[in-house]
Amino acid sequence: MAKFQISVPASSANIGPGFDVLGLSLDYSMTVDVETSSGPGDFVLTYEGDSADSVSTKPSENMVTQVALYVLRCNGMEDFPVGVRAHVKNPIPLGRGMGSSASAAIAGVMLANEVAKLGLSKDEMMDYVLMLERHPDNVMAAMMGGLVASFLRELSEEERKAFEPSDDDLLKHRALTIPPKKLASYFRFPWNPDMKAIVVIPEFHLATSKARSVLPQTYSRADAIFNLQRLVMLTAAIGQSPVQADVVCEAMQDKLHQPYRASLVPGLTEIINTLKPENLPGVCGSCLSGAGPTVLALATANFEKIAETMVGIFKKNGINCRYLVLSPAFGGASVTYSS
Ligand SMILES: Nc1ncnc2c1ncn2[C@@H]1O[C@H](COP(=O)(O)OP(=O)(O)O)[C@@H](O)[C@H]1O
Ligand SMILES: N[C@@H](CCOP(=O)(O)O)C(=O)O
Repeated sequence: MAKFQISVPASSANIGPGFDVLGLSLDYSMTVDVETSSGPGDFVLTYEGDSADSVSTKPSENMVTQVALYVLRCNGMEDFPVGVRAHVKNPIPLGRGMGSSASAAIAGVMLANEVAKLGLSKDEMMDYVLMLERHPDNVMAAMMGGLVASFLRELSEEERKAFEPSDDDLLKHRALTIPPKKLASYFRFPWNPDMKAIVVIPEFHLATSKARSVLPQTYSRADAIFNLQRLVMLTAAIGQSPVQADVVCEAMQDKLHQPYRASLVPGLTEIINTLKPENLPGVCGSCLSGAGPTVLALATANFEKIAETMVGIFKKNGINCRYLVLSPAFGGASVTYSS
């Protein structure tokens, strides 16, 4: 018999030039309150929060439990070893570019780790998470916390085969593919304590898979260098105090994903072109949050005025939205036992 809570923060990935590299965890978290029985029993899942009317609570259909069952299968178990009651409380908007699927995948791996007493470290759990989210930016930020850059190591031919099954194969068709080990490495960057993340969240959904499908397979050398230059500068400039807002703003520009996704997020380009330090005191810059449609602005003051400016531009494009002013979740994902 045990009682514990899993907490996993939302994330804003890419931060402009850091496509599939950079991610920021946000102090806006989903929680899973778990009670286990002393012996075998049913799995009872309940859910409250975003999209509650469409999220299935059948363990075989819910992403959190599907991921947990995948991890158990990889460790020789066909089902949860004891009875489980799990209540998910999820404010992270689904399909909006705030890492909801990243957080759900992490929650599922942590659930399996605790219920089956697998003893996996966060680094070891990341190997399982990366089987579901093949880009490390959002999941590494949500798991480890803060402003985080990460990469996947080169895979052998054998290891590449492990990545062949799709999410559906792994989650719905119960394919058994043990993840390669030590898949990713990460680094956490300093964060200016005055810096806040303003997220403006449109009402409409944009599936990450759809937003990735519009991207080109190849890029020009000029565009690659454009992003490389800015990514390095951005990761250094964000931690400076006082911050050089003009440097952060230029460093948040991107050529690899935002230009191709702009048509999917009406108002994005105007927001990015408007949110300049010379126009709006306190703002450092803005970008698409993850695969969108949420837009992220970084600022050290004047938060409400900046947010209202972004909301106004979306409204002008016929899009209703809400905003949050958040700080990074520096601790990342966590498990807390109450008994
Ligand atoms: N807490 C959750 N419980 C169940 N499924 C979830 C949860 N969070 C995300 N999902 C699944 O992930 C999908 C959204 O993933 P994705 O398109 O990558 O958008 P996001 O930018 O929110 O990560 C949802 O439609 C749902 O299928
Ligand atoms: N680098 C990815 C990040 C997706 O983040 P999400 O929160 O939208 O799932 C991408 O831009 O496709």
